[in-house]
Amino acid sequence: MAEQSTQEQADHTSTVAKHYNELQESGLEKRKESRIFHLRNFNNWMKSVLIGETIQTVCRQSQERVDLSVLDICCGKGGDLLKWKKGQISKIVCADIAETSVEQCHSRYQEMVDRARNDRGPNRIFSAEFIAADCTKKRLKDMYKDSNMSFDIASCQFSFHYCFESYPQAKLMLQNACECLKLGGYFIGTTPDSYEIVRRFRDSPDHRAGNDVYSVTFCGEDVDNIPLFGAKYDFHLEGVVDCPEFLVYFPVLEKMAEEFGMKLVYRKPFDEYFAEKSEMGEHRALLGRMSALECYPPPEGTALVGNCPEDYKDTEIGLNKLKDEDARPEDLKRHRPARVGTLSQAEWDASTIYLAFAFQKVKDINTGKLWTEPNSKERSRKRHSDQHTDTAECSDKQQKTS
Ligand SMILES: C[S@@+](CC[C@H](N)C(=O)[O-])C[C@H]1O[C@@H](n2cnc3c(N)ncnc32)[C@H](O)[C@@H]1O
Repeated sequence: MAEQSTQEQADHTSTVAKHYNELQESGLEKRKESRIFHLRNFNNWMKSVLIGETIQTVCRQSQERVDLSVLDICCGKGGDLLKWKKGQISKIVCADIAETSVEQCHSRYQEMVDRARNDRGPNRIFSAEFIAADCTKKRLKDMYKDSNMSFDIASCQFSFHYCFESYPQAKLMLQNACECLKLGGYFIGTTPDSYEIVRRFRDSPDHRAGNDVYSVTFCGEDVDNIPLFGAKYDFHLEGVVDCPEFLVYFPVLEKMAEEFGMKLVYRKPFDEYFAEKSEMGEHRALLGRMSALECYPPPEGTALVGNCPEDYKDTEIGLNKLKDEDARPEDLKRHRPARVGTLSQAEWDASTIYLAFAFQKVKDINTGKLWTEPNSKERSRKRHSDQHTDTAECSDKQQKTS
């Protein structure tokens, strides 16, 4: 692959920063009218589950009282702040290249602090710091207020792919995400699945895939000979994203992450992740609360967001299967439900180009120390003693969750 000039590279990062800086934040009413209202909620649900489960995992494996610290790399306008609040973290550092987004993230945080102050109940809010920087070109550790800062979780949502523009950028981004993680800590994220995107490119004569909500267009010349870095494609998502992005070849990411002491825990395409998590009661309930799925058939007086019957063909097939003669006996016990939650096919196709991943820090590369899972006996002893010391906090916690 031909080397990219520094000028060309600078142009890509500034194009991305400019795009996100200029992106207007629309109010809830406007968002409700959007063709991708449910898709955005669905993607948000994916993040909520990923973030919530990671927090639970860190709490479970911790032997100390947990004061969780988080790095939100490419935080955007702070769309995940509430998720972190729900997880009762203690500290967050938010970083993003787009200055305007960082300012909006800061204001959003300030509003949360003000609201918490006005709340009557004890409603602890985490402390926060904000950094406007290109996380692929600047070392974040040099910018933290406390240079010894360490994190339990680093999170990079819908953004990691920007760093695969070049090897040095990918390396620095990974260093930023991983070098200050505590041993046993996690680096989690959501990013486009290069296998899925390339499959879609190869299935199309003009190396372009998409529908009325999204499109991906390959910018290279040879779809059968894709470079490991700088494999650019243009991504468009209805009113939200219109930027150059880069394919992340996961085996390379895995190898590079090893150099920072990280081990892949899982890498799951969104369809697989959804199938697994939506079966779990608490996550299922959240799907409803977040309006992550559309009601099908639509309630009276409302219209479906999809533009054509094809958008709901699979939903119809699924519904009809339940009353089919060939249906399994256990399915026949149920009859065709009056209404189900679904996504239009176009939104589903847009969402399923993504995957969720989690890496764990299993080695401190400076000291060589390895992570060992605390054994269950130690954990239960710790939990037992916490139950005694936490009695005073119990009523406080119950208020927050009710
Ligand atoms: C799709 S948005 C996701 C924002 C947020 N993580 C979320 O899930 O809502 C992508 C974000 O990545 C940020 N970004 C892109 N390239 C970056 C870079 N090199 N350094 C830091 N942030 C970057 C953009 O400014 C934008 O806020």
